[in-house]
Amino acid sequence: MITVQNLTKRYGDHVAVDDVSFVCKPGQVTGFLGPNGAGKSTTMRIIAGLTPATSGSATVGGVAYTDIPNPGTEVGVLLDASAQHAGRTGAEILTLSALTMGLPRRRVDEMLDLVSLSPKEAGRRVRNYSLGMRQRLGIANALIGDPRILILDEPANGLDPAGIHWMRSLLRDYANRGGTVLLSSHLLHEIEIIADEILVIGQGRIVTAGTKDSLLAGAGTRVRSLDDVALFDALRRADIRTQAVPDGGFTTDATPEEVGRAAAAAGVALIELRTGDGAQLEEMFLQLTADTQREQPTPQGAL
Ligand SMILES: Nc1ncnc2c1ncn2[C@@H]1O[C@H](COP(=O)(O)OP(=O)(O)OP(=O)(O)O)[C@@H](O)[C@H]1O
Repeated sequence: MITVQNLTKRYGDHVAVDDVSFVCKPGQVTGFLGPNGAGKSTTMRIIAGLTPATSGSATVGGVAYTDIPNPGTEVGVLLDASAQHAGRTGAEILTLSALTMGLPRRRVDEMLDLVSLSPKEAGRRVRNYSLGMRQRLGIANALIGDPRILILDEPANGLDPAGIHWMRSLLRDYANRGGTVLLSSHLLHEIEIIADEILVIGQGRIVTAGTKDSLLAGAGTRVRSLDDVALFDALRRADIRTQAVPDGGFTTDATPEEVGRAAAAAGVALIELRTGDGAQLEEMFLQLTADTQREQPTPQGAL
């Protein structure tokens, strides 16, 4: 369990983390989503004992990270995959971690195997690693002590689609065995693929939090029929507001059940009825964090 309570971090006048509170539960992957500069890394660095908080508290497994005697065996941390010593090989980095934590050497080979780094790659210096290989090595390093809690800052950065799929399976399996995962990203679709719970942060504040399913439910319903004119009428009669979608059909704020019932009552045959897609969630994410975006979208027609 990770518990963050009223955490605030100020750098001079700038409030990087502003009264943030949340809990990450065992058995769940919690996605920490926010645009650049929102405060994700700062929050994670405070949890991992690398940056002191201005006020508030953060505990892992009930204690402050810095009070854990052999922290790598309790909490696995990957904050910056490129922060590894570039002159060391992947195998050397893992061996040093194993020695520091008092682990048997065989853990090194087990971890290399787990993250699919071949013996040849493990023998190469990290300066010659791709970003995806560094992330794999970082994940191996975070997991080597067999911790119950994982804190990963942008771990999908640099991974190809197959790598993201691999990481998702790895974290799913880890959470299913009772592990707690906090993972950050500035990309909604990565969080959507991997997380059970989502925390959205903007300008240092948590702007929304909940299960992925509940946030997706807030994304409305996508519906399409063989006769969209009849469908539009049916939905209007049921007081369901619609928005036309360019490739046919509508999105609505109502639930799929309400939309399905309205269509059935009017005898309209549907060819698509589902919870709103990522595009709507993306829109919600952009709206929720609009004040914190550096690049405001230019209104159409404006120069
Ligand atoms: N050591 C520091 N000194 C001054 N300001 C800092 C420091 N570290 C972070 N900040 C500021 O705090 C804010 C939050 O930064 P943080 O790195 O936590 O954001 P983030 O959500 O992780 O962003 P990104 O997705 O770009 O990594 C930013 O405005 C950043 O400039």
